[in-house]
Amino acid sequence: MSNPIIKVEQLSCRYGAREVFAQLDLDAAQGEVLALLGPNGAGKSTLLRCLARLQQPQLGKIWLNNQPLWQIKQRLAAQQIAFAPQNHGLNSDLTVEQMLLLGRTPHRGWLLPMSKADRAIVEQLLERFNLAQYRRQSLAELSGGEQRRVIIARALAQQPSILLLDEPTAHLDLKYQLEIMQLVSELAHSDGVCVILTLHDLNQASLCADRIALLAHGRLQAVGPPNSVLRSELIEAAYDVPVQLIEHPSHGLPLVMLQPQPKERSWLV
Ligand SMILES: Nc1ncnc2c1ncn2[C@@H]1O[C@H](COP(=O)(O)OP(=O)(O)OP(=O)(O)O)[C@@H](O)[C@H]1O
Repeated sequence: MSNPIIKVEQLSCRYGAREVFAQLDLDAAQGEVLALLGPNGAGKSTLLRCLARLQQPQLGKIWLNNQPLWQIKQRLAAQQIAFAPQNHGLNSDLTVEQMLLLGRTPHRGWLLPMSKADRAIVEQLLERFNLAQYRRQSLAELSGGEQRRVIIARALAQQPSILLLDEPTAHLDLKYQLEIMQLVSELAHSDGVCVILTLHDLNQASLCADRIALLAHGRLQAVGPPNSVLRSELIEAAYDVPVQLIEHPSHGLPLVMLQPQPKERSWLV
């Protein structure tokens, strides 16, 4: 890629003696949606945490705008990179509104009062994510889907150039899944944000990602547009399940169907 905003070179991560992945090379550009796919435990969240500067890799380098990520001041990095984890602060007593205001911290410092602009950004996000009615409720009082929307909205309150989303569609009903996919596309393609997200639904990745990176067995198996990565031999090797690929009837994009074998199909008869 000619001008990536973020780039990893020969990244390796381990927990104790257990290697999660190694020799990983990957980059992403502004205005791009990059989906990280791979089976449970492949290291997708670990990679996002490295990109979010929450976890230092054992080997390799991460570059943000051609600067080593770990040499950038934390606040400056936080102004550029926002991370929406899978289940952050769900037991928090903070209200929804307070959570979103926290997202403004990198832009104003801990001790400065909220500006009108900060409040306006939070109000917009409360409306955009249909959360205004919950503004004075704590996160613990919300449903799984409502919590996901708060976590994503908080990341957006940071107005980042790079948005890292860990399973943003988990726990969401179909309507909100589609909204998140549309939001991701709009953020990348209209606002120029680089969106890197992990997904378990391969078909969502096909529909919303410009490129897909498939992580499995400790290595990056493939990177490229959906039709070059969502191929049956790659998916079967990564997930160890039989699949069949079909074409989306209106978009022509690949869709992955499970292909149960006869002994696995007893629940279908
Ligand atoms: N803090 C930790 N300490 C020890 N091992 C960890 C830790 N966090 C993750 N792991 C292990 O590292 C591996 C990769 O975990 P990670 O959460 O990055 O995978 P993932 O691809 O996001 O998985 P999933 O799809 O299930 O969310 C797993 O085997 C996991 O058990």
